[in-house]
Amino acid sequence: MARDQKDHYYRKAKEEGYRARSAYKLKQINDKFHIIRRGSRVVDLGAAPGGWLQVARELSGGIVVGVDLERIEPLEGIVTIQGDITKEETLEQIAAALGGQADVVISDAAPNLSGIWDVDHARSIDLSRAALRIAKRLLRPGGSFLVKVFQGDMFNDYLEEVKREFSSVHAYTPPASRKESAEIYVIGKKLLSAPVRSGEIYDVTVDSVGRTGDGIAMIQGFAVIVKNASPGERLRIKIGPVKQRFAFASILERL
Ligand SMILES: C[S@@+](CC[C@H](N)C(=O)[O-])C[C@H]1O[C@@H](n2cnc3c(N)ncnc32)[C@H](O)[C@@H]1O
Repeated sequence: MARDQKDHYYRKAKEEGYRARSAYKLKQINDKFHIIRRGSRVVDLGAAPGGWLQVARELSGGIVVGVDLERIEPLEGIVTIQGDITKEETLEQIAAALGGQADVVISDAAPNLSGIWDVDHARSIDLSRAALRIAKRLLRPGGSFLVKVFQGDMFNDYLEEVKREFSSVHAYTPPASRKESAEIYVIGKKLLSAPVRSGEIYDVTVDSVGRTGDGIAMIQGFAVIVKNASPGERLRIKIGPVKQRFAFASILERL
């Protein structure tokens, strides 16, 4: 056994009956960001051997579905699926097991490491994108997402992709991550159900004035707050920060 496997968290996991030391990463992330709550329906991607599943079940007490390429030894109260998270058929299997929408999608999926930084980073980004795709399809509006990513030059683009879908996004390395590890966890809270996304451009007519004196344009029934705009004005706007119930936009051009 490698020496570094016998660290503090490794021994603690053995003592406390967790299948993997990574259990403590999920505990620490959840202590800080409170993504899994009592009753949450949780999907865990790349879940073998099952440390995160044990913690997710303790925290939620509700439906927990675990997916991995490898077989996961049965755990009480947890549905396990052997499948590839990059495949559509696996998503369908997870949806059937859930029988509804998920409150939280978590992914600790990691490729087999080749030792070549760029290759491992690219494979990790592929898995993180697959996890985001699944989260977008299975989460209820307002649901939360947690995903592991190996750092590298595609990380910032990936972070932007997550930011487009969630109202608040953080990147965090828990104390239980090994010092030498390139991993970082991205936490997305409050999946957006808005019909607009940050950076999009629209031509709109300002409908009304909000309480703060800014103009309000409606896009597919969704309120977009436009600074320095007056009712009746026809504008080309660029969407800025998007929240659950409204978005902000700036004026590009008066039409
Ligand atoms: C670090 S381990 C997960 C540890 C787990 N969170 C725990 O606490 O026990 C990463 C897992 O991702 C899985 N994995 C990698 N690629 C996958 C894929 N395409 N589909 C499903 N699982 C995958 C691996 O088989 C591996 O079990």
